[in-house]
Amino acid sequence: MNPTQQDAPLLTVEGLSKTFGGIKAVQEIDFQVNRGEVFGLIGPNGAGKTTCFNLITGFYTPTTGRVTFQGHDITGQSPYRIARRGLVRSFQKTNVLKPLTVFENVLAGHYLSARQSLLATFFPTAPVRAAERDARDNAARLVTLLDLGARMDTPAYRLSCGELRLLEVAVALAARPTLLMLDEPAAGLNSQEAMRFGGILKRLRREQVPSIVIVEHNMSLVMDVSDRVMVMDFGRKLAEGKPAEVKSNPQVVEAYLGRARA
Ligand SMILES: Nc1ncnc2c1ncn2[C@@H]1O[C@H](COP(=O)(O)OP(=O)(O)OP(=O)(O)O)[C@@H](O)[C@H]1O
Repeated sequence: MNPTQQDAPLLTVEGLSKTFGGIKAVQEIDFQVNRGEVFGLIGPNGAGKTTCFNLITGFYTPTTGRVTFQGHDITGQSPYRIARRGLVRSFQKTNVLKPLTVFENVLAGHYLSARQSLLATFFPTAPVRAAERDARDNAARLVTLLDLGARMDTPAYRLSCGELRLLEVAVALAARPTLLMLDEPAAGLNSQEAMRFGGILKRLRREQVPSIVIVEHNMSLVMDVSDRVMVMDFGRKLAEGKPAEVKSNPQVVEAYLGRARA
């Protein structure tokens, strides 16, 4: 990577809109995520966060607008192609196979980044065997990094809600993302578990994936882990800036408190 590419934003979203029938779920959204940045996306219920997330990761096709990742226009590409480029999302629950152990789930997550023919699966060559060893080592490392070491051989159906949230992130990390997109990773956690999750996110950022987009309802978690935050309301961008700036923005306060009063 040359120095210009290094400085260019990792993700650029321009004029992104999505209409469902008559509902303008996302309207003319622009933002950028830089390399090495944790970017939080927040907003009241129905603000358009999930739609925005799904547009970026290829699960919805935008009505208008453009998404550029590492200099490539990825607008409208399939989620699979986008993930292969290094933009990988977590899923709530759906990426975890309940009967498999924690280790097996994370190992399965590696196959997104592996290109292996059927022939190679049954008659593995030395490089294929080396790749498999590497995947197993990496899976064990990720399980430990996510503080699930003691649950390595536990079937996923026996995990607590907090442990499941961590496993969902570990499975996403197995695909070796350049940019990790987290969809409400603290959903269902109590405040103590969410704080612990925040600590693990900071460790991930230092040791595994420096660039993260996080969509989350838990305001204290987002404010604690993010470098910059964008607030959405009624499908539009309401504010963007450092957590402290956003927190004291009167429009943001009104969007949250006004809705709570209504
Ligand atoms: N598939 C869909 N079909 C029709 N309308 C949709 C669809 N998905 C979202 N919407 C509508 O678009 C708007 C934005 O929804 P979205 O789920 O993106 O908001 P959100 O900020 O993620 O909300 P929450 O915090 O409650 O998850 C809402 O009015 C919602 O009802």
